[in-house]
Amino acid sequence: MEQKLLLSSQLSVHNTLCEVTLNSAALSWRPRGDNTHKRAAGRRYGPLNAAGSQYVPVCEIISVQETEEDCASTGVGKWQKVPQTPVESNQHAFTVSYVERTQKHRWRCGEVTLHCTDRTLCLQWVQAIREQLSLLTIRPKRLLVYINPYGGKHHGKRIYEQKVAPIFSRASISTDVIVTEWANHARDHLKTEAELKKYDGVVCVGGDGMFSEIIHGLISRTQSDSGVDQNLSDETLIPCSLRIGIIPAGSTDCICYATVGSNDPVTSALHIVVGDSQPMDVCSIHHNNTFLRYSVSLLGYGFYGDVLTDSERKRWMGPARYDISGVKTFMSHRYYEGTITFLPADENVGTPRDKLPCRTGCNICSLPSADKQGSRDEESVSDTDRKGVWQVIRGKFLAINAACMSCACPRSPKGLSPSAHLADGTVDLILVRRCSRFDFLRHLLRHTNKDDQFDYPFVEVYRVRQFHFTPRYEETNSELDLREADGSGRKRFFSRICREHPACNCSLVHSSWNCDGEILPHAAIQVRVHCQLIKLFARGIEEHSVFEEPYPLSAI
Ligand SMILES: CCCCCCCCCCCCC/C=C/[C@@H](O)[C@H](CO)NC(=O)CCCCCCCCCCCCCCC
Ligand SMILES: Nc1ncnc2c1ncn2[C@@H]1O[C@H](COP(=O)(O)OP(=O)(O)OP(=O)(O)O)[C@@H](O)[C@H]1O
Ligand SMILES: [Ca+2]
Repeated sequence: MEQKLLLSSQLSVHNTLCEVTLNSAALSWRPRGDNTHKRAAGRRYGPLNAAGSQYVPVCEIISVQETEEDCASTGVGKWQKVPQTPVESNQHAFTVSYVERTQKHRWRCGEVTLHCTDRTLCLQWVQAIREQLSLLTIRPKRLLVYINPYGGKHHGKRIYEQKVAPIFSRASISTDVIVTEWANHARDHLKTEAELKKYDGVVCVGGDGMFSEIIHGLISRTQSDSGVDQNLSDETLIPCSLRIGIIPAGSTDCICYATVGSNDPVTSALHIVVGDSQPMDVCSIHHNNTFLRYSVSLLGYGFYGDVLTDSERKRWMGPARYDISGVKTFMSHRYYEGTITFLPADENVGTPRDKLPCRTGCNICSLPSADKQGSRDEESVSDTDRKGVWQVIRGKFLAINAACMSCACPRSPKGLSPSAHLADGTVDLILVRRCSRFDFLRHLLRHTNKDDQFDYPFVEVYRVRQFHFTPRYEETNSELDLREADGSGRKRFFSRICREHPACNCSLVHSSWNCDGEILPHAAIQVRVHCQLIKLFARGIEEHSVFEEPYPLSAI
């Protein structure tokens, strides 16, 4: 669709006189008299549009400022301030900062300076661009920022001050900053004290653990403000209205990596500035009728639970603690026995092995929620049909993992479940049955390359909406009797003895759940996915590579 022209002038860019135009979609410029549509002024600032002009989409402009002119462009060489006289040509300029894409989904702040013959024209341009920016009402103006000074390598405060605050201030975003003083400071502040009405979003500077604090605070606050009891496992939770931004400064940063495509603070800051919005699923975890925690990334029993338990004692090592504990846990090769019951998701949300990863504008996450939940005409189907059929799996497992999103991170760039979706209302349940150390190593190694980590007979993966887990040592007598009814009397006898004598180590060793980097206090849990309960300042991982056009050219 043709866009309405708002302003057009001859301005110079990088010492080349250009036709510069502004419409509601983009700012573009092309050297005057250049009909080849090939050459553009100075260095390439961005892609070329259909007319051969360089352009910056308005929605990717960060700010525009009148530039204090120097003599560089007049060929004097050294940078000197020139007194502002309206007569000399090209001594008035404005600089547009915009989003520039670089490698590996990283964004940078690019700049282009446009020189004008007089100040009135310069101010007219600045005002016209600012007017267009003011129409972008999805952009946040006021943010509440929490910084964990002890996350990752303890660089959170420095990262925020040096890399993020200058970008927010350039984009005229005002902030209230709280540097946390104790664990759960941010969670409790959000839950009870924060004046949320004042803000357009919350920013978390830290790792996955810090993000977890933020969502616990926000979700609990939203429920209590609406009179919803999160202890009831079948309550429908109220979605949070404030968006959350993550400035990565942790050890794993998987939530940032899986929603943006990199763990780079500047990139995350720019996604906040442009006002991106990415809905995200959240799992609630209950033990009987007591709420335990929420999870958005990995819920892992066995291997990842044991890695976390061991690594907590090594916090002083920083991010390396996970690798040391990973090797130790791998060597111990413990397996755990238990029962998983789950409610499979409908086929229209795909499968964990369909190789259809979640990307910006994902079709599966955009399905209307009725389609995602497979709810059919209420009167024509029985209750069991409508809710689906629960399945039961028992066994001995090295790992039971539930990934609500891909869990991509620098250690595993495609993640624990590469095709898991951010906002489809499901979780991928990965069961790694007891196998040899060598086989488990092969499975782990595939998390670091392109091969399919699920393509082993000892690995099963299901896309589910809810699941329950009961470790064998907590199963009731009647459950065990039922399950062993077809076994020999001898086996039944031994299983009873072992439950009463944990020291004998007969499949009765305990593990814990790693819930987004926190240990859960119970092993028997009930998990349910809440579709799109929260929103991030992100847009999912962009499909196109750096030099492809990010927008349909017809729109520019
Ligand atoms: C041979 C190399 C295999 C490498 C396999 C790497 C798979 C890594 C998958 C990582 C998935 C992370 C999911 C995110 C979880 C976060 O909510 C949570 C909080 O930040 N992080 C962790 O629990 C932190 C979890 C960190 C787990 C690290 C596990 C490292 C395993 C190393 C095994 C080495 C065996 C070597 C034998 C000689
Ligand atoms: N001021 C503080 N003092 C001590 N602990 C804090 C403070 N602020 C936050 N925390 C806690 O620190 C824990 C770890 O923080 P964070 O997630 O930022 O880093 P990480 O554990 O190194 O990274 P990751 O979670 O990505 O592995 C969180 O569980 C959080 O509750
Ligand atoms: Ca999901």
